[in-house]
Amino acid sequence: MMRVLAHGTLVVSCQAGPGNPFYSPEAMALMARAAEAGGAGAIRANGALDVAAIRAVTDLPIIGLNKLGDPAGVFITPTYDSAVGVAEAGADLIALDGTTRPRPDGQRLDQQIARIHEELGVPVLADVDSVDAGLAARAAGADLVATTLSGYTNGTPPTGPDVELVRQLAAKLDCPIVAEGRIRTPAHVRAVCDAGAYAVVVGHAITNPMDITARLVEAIPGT
Ligand SMILES: CC(=O)N[C@H](C=O)[C@@H](O)[C@H](O)[C@H](O)COP(=O)(O)O
Repeated sequence: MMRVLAHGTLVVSCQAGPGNPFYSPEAMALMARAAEAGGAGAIRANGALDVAAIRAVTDLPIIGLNKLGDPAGVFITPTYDSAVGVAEAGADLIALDGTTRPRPDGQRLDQQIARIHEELGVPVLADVDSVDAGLAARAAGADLVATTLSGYTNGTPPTGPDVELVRQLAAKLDCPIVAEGRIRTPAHVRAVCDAGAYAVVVGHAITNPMDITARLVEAIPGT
């Protein structure tokens, strides 16, 4: 079954890592069901186990990825091999690092994307950090480009989404632009849509209760 990411979709990123009480495929499947009940049009998920658990409970399109290695480096589906299990588990698209940084296996981005297309038969979403990386990723064969890594490849990320990067990518690229990263409020969603986003991914603001709690605790005077 071919599931396509539709224009105007809110994608909910259901991810939890070690140290998060929700770190389990079962918990991520519940998150995905809750997201779908709330109107999400697609799910983004990490790792073959989570993707399989989510695939079992929803027919929504799943953007699959596989975080491997050091988060300071190329770690979102860094190699072709890391994409295989995620695709086999039922992901409809593969998200991968689309920055211009060297990849851990020495392959070029275009080589990784071509293999995913040819051997796994799924489209590729390139997570980029800049306009130049977006242009290069599209030239390398990415089907969609997302702003996921803006703010995470040098220095401390700003608080809000990178609306300007969405705008510039939408103006320069002939493929769908996905807005992702630090989108927390309806105003953020509207801003990235107005800037030309094809779809919007929200993670922590929906699926990370620790982060939501901490932000509200910080608002209590004297803390
Ligand atoms: C930078 C990085 O590793 N981003 C990851 C990509 O899959 C996830 O940890 C984010 O939660 C996701 O991009 C959604 O963003 P936010 O949780 O800010 O809405």
